[in-house]
Amino acid sequence: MGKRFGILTSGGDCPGLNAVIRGAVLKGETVYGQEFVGFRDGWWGLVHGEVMDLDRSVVRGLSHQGGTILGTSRFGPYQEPDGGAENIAKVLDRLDLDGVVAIGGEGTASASKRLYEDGINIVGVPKTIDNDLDATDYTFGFNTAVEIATEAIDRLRTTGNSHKRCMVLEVMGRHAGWIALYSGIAGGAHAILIPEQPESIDQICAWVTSVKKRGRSPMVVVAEGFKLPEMSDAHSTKGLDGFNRPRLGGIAEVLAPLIQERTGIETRATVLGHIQRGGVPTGFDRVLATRLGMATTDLIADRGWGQMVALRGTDIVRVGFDEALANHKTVPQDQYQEIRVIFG
Ligand SMILES: Nc1ncnc2c1ncn2[C@@H]1O[C@H](COP(=O)(O)OP(=O)(O)OP(=O)(O)O)[C@@H](O)[C@H]1O
Ligand SMILES: O=P(O)(O)OC[C@H]1O[C@](O)(CO)[C@@H](O)[C@@H]1O
Ligand SMILES: [Mg+2]
Repeated sequence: MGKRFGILTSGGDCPGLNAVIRGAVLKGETVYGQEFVGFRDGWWGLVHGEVMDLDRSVVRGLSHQGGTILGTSRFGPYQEPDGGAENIAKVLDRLDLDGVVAIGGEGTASASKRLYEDGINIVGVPKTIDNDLDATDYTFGFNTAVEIATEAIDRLRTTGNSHKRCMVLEVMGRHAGWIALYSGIAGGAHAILIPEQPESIDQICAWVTSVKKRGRSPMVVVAEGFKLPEMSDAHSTKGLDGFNRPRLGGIAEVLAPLIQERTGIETRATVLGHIQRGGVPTGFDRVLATRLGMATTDLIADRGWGQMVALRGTDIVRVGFDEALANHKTVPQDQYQEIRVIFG
C-alpha cells in the first residue's frame, strides 16, 4: 500500500495552516512511515505537478508561523486546459502519490468532493478565519482573527474616546458574521452588524445616539457582508476574485458618513482587511491545527477518502464531504438576539 501523499492549501490563507502541515508530517513520518510532498499554490500545484518535499527538517518550527509555506490560490482543479480528474490522476501516478490532503474552506471542500466522486483519493482539513464550516465546531484561524479584531476595537476605543467620535470597524465575513459577533462582544461594541441580519440606518443611528447621550463614544463593528435592508447585494467596488466572485470590503466607509450626517456625531471608519489573516496563530489555533494535522495521518492510513477531520466538542472526528457541506454555518438568529438586546 502506498505511503506517499501530497498536501495542498487552497483559498484564502489563515493562521494555523503551517501547524497542520507540521502536525501531519511529524506524526505521519513517526507513527506510520508516511512520506509527504507539498503542492505549490493550492490546486494549481496539483494540476501542474509542481511540488516541494516536506519532511521533518522542512516543517521544523512551523507551528507559530503565519501564512502557508506551500502558497495558496483560488485556482480551481477543473480549470482548463490542464485541470480535471483524469489529468490529476495522471499527475498523482507520475509523482507516485497515493492520495491528496486538501486544507481549505467550503470552496476547497466542494472541489475535493467533486474530485473524490471522480475517483481521486482525497481527504480534507477545514480552515477559514470566517468559521462558517458546519462540519466543525471551530475552524483554526478564527480565534486568531477574533483576537486581532478585538485588539483593534480596544485601540479604536481610546482614540474614539479622546475625540468623542463614533468609530466604525469593519471586519471580514462574507456570508457569516462570526468574527464581528465574537470580537464585538469581546470588545464591548455598542452595535454589531452581520450579514445574516439586516438593520436599518435609523436603528443603527438610534443605537449610536443613545450611546452618545450617556456621554460615551459609540463603537460599531460591521462585517464586510452586512447589508442595509435596501441593498440587494453586499457592498463591492473592487471587482472579482480569482473564482469570479465580487470582492467585498468598504461597507464601513458607506455607513460612517450616513451615521455622521444623521446623528451629527463625527464618525470615522476603519477597514481591518487582511491584517486579520496575517501573522502568528494564537495558542488555541496552534493546538487545533496541530491536532487536525495529526488526525489526518490516521485518516489517510485508514484510506478514509472522501472525509474531513473536524472538531466536535473537544474531540477530533471524521465527517464525510457530503455531510460537511450540507449546511453553511451562519450566526443563528437567537445567538444574535442574545447580544442585540444590549446594543446602544
Ligand atoms: N464547487 C466547486 N467545484 C470546483 N472547484 C471549486 C468549487 N468551489 C470552489 N472551487 C475552487 O476551489 C477554490 C477554493 O475555494 P474558495 O476560493 O471558495 O476558498 P475556500 O476554500 O472556501 O477558503 P476561504 O473561503 O476561507 O477563502 C476556488 O477558488 C475555486 O477555484
Ligand atoms: O484574500 P481575498 O481574495 O481578498 O479574500 C477575502 C475573503 O477571504 C476571506 O478572508 C476568507 O474566506 C473572507 O472573509 C474574505 O471575503
Ligand atoms: Mg470560501
